[in-house]
Amino acid sequence: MLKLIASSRIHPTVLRPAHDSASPLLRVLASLGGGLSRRSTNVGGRHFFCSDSSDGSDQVVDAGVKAADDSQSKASAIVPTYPRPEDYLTVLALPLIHRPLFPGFYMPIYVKDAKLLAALQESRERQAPYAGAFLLKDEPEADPSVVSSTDTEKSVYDLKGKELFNRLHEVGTLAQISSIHGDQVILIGHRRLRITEMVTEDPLTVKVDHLKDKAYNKDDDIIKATSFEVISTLRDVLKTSSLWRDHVQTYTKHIGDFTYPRLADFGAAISGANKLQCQQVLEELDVYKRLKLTLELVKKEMEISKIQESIAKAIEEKISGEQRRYLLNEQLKAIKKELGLETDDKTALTGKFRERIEPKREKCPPHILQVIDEELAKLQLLEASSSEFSVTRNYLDWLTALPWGEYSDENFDVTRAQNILDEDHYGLTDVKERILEFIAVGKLRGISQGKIICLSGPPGVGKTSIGRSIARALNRKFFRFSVGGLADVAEIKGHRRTYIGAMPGKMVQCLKNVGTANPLVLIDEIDKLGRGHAGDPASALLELLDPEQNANFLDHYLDVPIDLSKVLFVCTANVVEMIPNPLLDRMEVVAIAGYITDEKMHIARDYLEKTTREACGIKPEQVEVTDAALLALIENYCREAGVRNLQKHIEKIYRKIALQLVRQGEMIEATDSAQSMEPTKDKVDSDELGQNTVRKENSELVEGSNPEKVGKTCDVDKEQTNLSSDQSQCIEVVKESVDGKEIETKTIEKVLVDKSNLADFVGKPVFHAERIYDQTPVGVVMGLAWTAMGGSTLYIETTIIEEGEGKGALNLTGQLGDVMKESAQIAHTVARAILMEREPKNLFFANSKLHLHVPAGATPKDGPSAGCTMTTSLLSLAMKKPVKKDLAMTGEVTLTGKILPIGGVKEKSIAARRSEVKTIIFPSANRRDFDELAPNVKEGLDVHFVDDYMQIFYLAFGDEQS
Ligand SMILES: Nc1ncnc2c1ncn2[C@@H]1O[C@H](COP(=O)(O)OP(=O)(O)OP(=O)(O)O)[C@@H](O)[C@H]1O
Repeated sequence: MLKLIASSRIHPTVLRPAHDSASPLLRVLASLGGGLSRRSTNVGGRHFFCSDSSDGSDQVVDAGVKAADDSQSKASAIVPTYPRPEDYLTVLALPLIHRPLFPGFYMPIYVKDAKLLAALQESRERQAPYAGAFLLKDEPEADPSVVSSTDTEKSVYDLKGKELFNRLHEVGTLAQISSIHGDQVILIGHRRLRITEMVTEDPLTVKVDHLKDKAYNKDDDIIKATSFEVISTLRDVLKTSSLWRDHVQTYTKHIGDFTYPRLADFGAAISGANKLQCQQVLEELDVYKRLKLTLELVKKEMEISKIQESIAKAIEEKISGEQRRYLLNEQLKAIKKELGLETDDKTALTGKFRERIEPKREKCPPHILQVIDEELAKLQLLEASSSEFSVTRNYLDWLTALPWGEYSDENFDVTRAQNILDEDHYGLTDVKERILEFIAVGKLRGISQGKIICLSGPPGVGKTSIGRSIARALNRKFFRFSVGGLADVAEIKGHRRTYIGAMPGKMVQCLKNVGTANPLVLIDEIDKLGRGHAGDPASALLELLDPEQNANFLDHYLDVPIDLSKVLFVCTANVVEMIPNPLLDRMEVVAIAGYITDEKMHIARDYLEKTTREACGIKPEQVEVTDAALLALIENYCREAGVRNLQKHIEKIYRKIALQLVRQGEMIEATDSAQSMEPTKDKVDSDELGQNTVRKENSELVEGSNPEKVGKTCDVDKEQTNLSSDQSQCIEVVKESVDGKEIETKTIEKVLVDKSNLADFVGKPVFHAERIYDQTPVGVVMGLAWTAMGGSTLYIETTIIEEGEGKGALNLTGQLGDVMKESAQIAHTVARAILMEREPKNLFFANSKLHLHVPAGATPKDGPSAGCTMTTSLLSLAMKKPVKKDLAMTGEVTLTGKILPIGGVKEKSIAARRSEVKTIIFPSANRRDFDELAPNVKEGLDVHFVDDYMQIFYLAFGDEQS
């Protein structure tokens, strides 16, 4: 059985040709090599080198073997001879797996077949050390570019006899057996052979023809040019590839004759071409064609070497950059450590936490200190990369960052506090009074205890903003969080530490944020608290707000009790009824009802206008909004209880004014520069408040330096400013002399906003009057209602659908709630009873099908307070008598006609005044509420307090008996 293992690559050998004549080709290549007498090559991981021998022939020695077995290698090396063809017509066939053997090159192979090895030994001993080396064909359908695995290689060694014969390429090389070390045989290629027939099967011997290159003309230009191109390409490759340089230097050092066919073989042999391409070169006997084939291969090699170079460069750059950074980092660390600037991560972290807690140690409760110390000790024991480490680190971070025992110095100066509160808000006397009481108590006790104040009222009445002012007045830090829609208890009480991404609750975040343990916390929209999908947020708030419990508030994340008793909680709500009862029970509700026109005028003038003007960068003297304009704005555009909408409108006006001022400035600048293209220089100054001044500097000298007012021009460009012509803006022209130069200054003096041009700034009034009847007709009565947006007037309308005996019924529409529907039924009964009593013959209610409607139909309404209004409306229809003009009423009516108290007296009074109602009827029980109202709210109202419906009857229908 034939067993061969071939080495991976062919190596240039050092055969000295018989006819030695230095060719020009060789000189070119030799110029590239160094003056090395002994060079090593490193191909396929093994070193081979060549050395001159004294007798003019060369020896090829495997360096690896040489080191181990020098004496043996010398003994077995033989002097190459130049075999005559007739002596080798039959040769042993050696299959080559990876590449063919080129003449002039050597190749080590491994022979695993003992029989073949013996035959080779024997032929060496016979002084006929030659065999035929033939490349093995691939399996049919195998891809030559795919490297075969070891398994398939093994199956190749099993080939023998005919099978092996059929797999050999026909053309091969006569190979001299240079040396045999164990199973390693070194072959040196000589001339080309072609197999003609098989002689013996084991070991395989074949008959061969010795091939000669076709004759060629040495001076043929094309051959010359091709070979020069091969050489030039080789030179280029050599410049970039040190591997190739070694090949060439070795080769050129030892080979004198560098003929064209030898050049072609050389190029192909050292290229990285695959075995079939090399075999093609080997089989080609036409020298020109062989050169062309080689040229293709070396050109390709050139491209590969370019790519190799760029890859090597990129990788080298990357590696060197990374290494540099790594080295620098390591050096930095070492330096820092040496200087004591940085210890390892854990120690640094522990140090940081200790440093943080140290100043607080005195004031910090002992149980907290104990937890911190335990956690710090634990941190030291944990592996820095473990998840528990990061949990502990985050925990310590929170624990040490909280303001344990840190309080801001409270202000107990009542006058100062009052000034601050008045500075920020107009009115709101109840709230301000409550805060001043709180301060007074704090002053007398020496400490202030946290309390819960709930500010309730319609949107935009200043609940949130007064919260901020209170904090300022008390000299406490302010923190606001909204609980509107909050459904997760963890938001308040935090997550348990063990969860990934666990966070403490809002209160702990607040303390960390403000850095003091006695801030003012504003809990906004408490009436809109969510239902809760994980626990009940209302109960969690209870623990937070209850003065009994919050001294030991337990956050799930921190897991240590925190004292929140010094925190002042202020809650805001639109509808107090929506606040869960247990929560409401712990609060002190201060209602803010909304503002009447007077109050709004003050707020607009003294607060909103001022802040908006500053925010828009406009100077006070640049604008004037008249009282009439402001009044029109409030009455026609912003009639709701709060002032947020009013604020928006004022902002709108000031934004428009700002635009107008800027445009005017640009316009003046453009006109002036057009007027004076001559030696004058215009300059537009725009100061930080947006006043535009255009200066014109004349080169003429004018005596005196007093500013001289030249004149005022009223100048409005409708298109430029986008405003109507009745807007008045004055442009003032002032001339003054500075440094002998006359400077002309034009200033836009003032933008005037009056009732007449208000629509230019804020558009047409969007508010439709609540009052839809000037004089209410029969069956229609005005009632008063309370909504979350403040008070409002509403009408109760009744009409008759059909009449007929026993047809008495009542239809209700207007999105009425259950209570209101019941209230309507009661009103129907009461009205019927009253009519029956007053006009026993009148069977109106018994025989009429009635329809009661409460506009507007799209607004849901509920509550019992319209009871008396409904009764009056039904009676008006029954008696065909309209009620008195400008009358409004509110009050719950019982079946016996008693009038029960209602809520929202202030809102309802304000709404009545807004609708220009003159007479109001309130339940007697609400007299106290009304009396407490500010005089400006009560002003101009004729109020009647009643406790029985009949009193209303007489007031409404003006019966003499009243
Ligand atoms: N009495 C007042 N004096 C001066 N400014 C006021 C007054 N009342 C309200 N404002 C201003 O009105 C604006 C709206 O107030 P804020 O946001 O506090 O209303 P709110 O009652 O909290 O409304 P919501 O219920 O919608 O939260 C603020 O800019 C505030 O300064």
